[in-house]
Amino acid sequence: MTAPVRLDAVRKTYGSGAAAVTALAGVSVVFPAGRVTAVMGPSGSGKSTLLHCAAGLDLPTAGTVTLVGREIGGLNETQLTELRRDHVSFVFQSYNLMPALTVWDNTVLPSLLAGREPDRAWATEVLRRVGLGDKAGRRPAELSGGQQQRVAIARALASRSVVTFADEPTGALDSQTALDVLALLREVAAAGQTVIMVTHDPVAASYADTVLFIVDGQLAGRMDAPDADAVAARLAHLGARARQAVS
Ligand SMILES: Nc1ncnc2c1ncn2[C@@H]1O[C@H](COP(=O)(O)OP(=O)(O)OP(=O)(O)O)[C@@H](O)[C@H]1O
Repeated sequence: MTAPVRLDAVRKTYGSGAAAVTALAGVSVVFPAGRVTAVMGPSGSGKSTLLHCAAGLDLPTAGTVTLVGREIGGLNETQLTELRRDHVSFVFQSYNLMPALTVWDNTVLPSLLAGREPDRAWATEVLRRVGLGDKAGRRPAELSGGQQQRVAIARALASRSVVTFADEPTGALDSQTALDVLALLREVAAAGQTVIMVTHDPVAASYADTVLFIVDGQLAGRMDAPDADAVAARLAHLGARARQAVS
């Protein structure tokens, strides 16, 4: 089976001339179906850029991204929008909830936009699992930051998209809620979805099947079946290496 997300020699440069910043310096990686992959690395190492390029939200300067079997460089804007709408979900750092809609309507919106009948039983279950079972009628402004983050997670998972991209999905959550969310991410992956998340938290990363480490826009290693202590140790080592390189 082809992997739902694949990057080949992806480079991303912002700006040009003397001001150019190389955020990704030739990344090749395959994200297999049914797995949670965590992307970790020092601040500014290119994690969010990797996520945005892999998700087709940003186009690479060079190299190719294949998303759900389509090479995105060959798609026009409408095709790319449809590909994302039908197969991809996102949890961003800014939660991008629709302020006028209730928690429930936000949660089922991606399915409606994709022209699918929402799976109401699953949406109800997801909201319950993220601890918002009693908040379905609220609007985002009536929720705390962590609750809004959980709506964004419920919205991403309710549509059972092929791939879910998440940027710090547990950043605003208390540790118990974070663990509940991570367990849910594992569960949807076990059911066949692909989850790719950026995190700074070794405990969150330990819930992934694989951790990819990125330094200076390049892959700097991977760890399968990670445990939190080993991830923290590897990160400390990579951070020290990155600091040495700039001093
Ligand atoms: N739109 C942009 N214009 C110019 N430079 C950018 C832009 N976005 C990112 N960069 C630069 O690209 C590099 C990688 O940024 P990116 O946000 O991908 O890193 P990150 O690993 O996600 O960082 P953090 O952990 O701090 O969120 C950084 O040097 C950043 O300053």
